[in-house]
Amino acid sequence: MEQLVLNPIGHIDGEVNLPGSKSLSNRALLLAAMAEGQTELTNLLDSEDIQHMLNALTKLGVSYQLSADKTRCTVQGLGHAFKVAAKQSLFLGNAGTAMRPLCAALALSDGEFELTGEPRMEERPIGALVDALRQAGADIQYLKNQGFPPLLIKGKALSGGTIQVDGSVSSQFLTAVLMAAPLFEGETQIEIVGELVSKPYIDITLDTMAKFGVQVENHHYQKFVVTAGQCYRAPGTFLVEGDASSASYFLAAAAIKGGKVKVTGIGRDSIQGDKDFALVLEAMGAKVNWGADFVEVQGGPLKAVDMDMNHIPDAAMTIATTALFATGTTAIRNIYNWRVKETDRLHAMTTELRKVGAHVVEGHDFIEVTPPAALKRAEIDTYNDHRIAMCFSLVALSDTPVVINDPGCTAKTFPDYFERLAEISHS
Ligand SMILES: O=C(O)C1=C[C@@H](OP(=O)(O)O)[C@@H](O)[C@H](O)C1
Ligand SMILES: C=C(OP(=O)(O)O)C(=O)O
Repeated sequence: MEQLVLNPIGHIDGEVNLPGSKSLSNRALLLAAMAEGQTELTNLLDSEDIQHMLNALTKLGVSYQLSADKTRCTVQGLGHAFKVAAKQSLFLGNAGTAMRPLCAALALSDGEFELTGEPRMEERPIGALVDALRQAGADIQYLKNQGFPPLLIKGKALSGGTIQVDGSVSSQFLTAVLMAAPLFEGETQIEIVGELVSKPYIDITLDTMAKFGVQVENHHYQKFVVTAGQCYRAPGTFLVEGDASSASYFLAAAAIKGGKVKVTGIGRDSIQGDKDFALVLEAMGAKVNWGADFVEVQGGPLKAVDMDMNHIPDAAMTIATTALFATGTTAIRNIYNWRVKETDRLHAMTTELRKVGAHVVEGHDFIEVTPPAALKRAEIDTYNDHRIAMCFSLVALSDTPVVINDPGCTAKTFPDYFERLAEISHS
């Protein structure tokens, strides 16, 4: 197994132009494929999760041209759902933003589709989405375990009507139904059952749909109405914002080390909820300066916070390692669904934080982190989870080195993360 030794970083300072947002890249690619007309996507993310979506679109008969650096993509929209003559098997890795939305879009397409993924994908729930689509008449079967991929989908025209979606485990189920809804035969009313988690991701979905010409009525995130007769139309160009979750590691580094870091590609008006990660750093004692297209953080001494972070589940992981540098006990609450992501993140973070000497309480849906007097040198296991690798790089901001096992797992969303971190790290 490959290992990366990160030696203590003296100080942090610099500017990072963020790679494109994973959430926006995969949403925009799917909608561009089904839209009428041609879309030119710019600042597309080049990472494994996006490659899975692109490979799937190729097999589904969508033509697109990708630039040499894979950050520009011109998509020739079909103007309707997908249509394939022979059964297609689509391997989607561990990309939730490909698996869930494609499941819904293919359920109303013409053809037979098998959706598969990495072993961990077979442990990530999809039952709530399948249940929702079945209410609209979808024919979806589980090929191994009930409620989990792989799936066999026999696509057919679906009626709209009233569909109940359980939103309590992942917002991606609702995102998937919303994005498919304009292609249903009639008006669709979506009712949310349970407490909707990760709400800001629904704003990303609605905003992307609006850019492709479809309006959705949002009744306080409890009910959504997609009126009949709307269709996706290519917006011409679509600029993918920088990835706000990826920004969190650089901003945290500045906050921890007392330096100044500016990230560009997201800002005050960004549609991504994870931009609010900067507000958590502010609450911990950092100074934050917002621009239309940048966020700048300057560190100060950090103190612990106790917060509900359900709205920023991905960036919240970065707070768990930032807590190693704050005085007091940091509590991150209402994050049960960390357990059903790339790994059981609540358990994995607890285990790895303890290795560096932190006192950690692992709750059913929360984590509490108290830093030790001095961090211990440790080999960090990353569980094939890009965010664990990136979060623990912050340990090198102490005067103790850290070893990251299997650093290549950042390829899911940020293949050159460690090189980009090195650019703002100074001895
Ligand atoms: O819709 C999206 O783009 C995402 C939604 C979130 O998942 P959940 O809704 O499952 O929390 C987030 O963790 C994931 O990385 C991306
Ligand atoms: C949860 C994540 O990914 P996915 O889109 O596969 O759900 C993530 O990127 O942290």
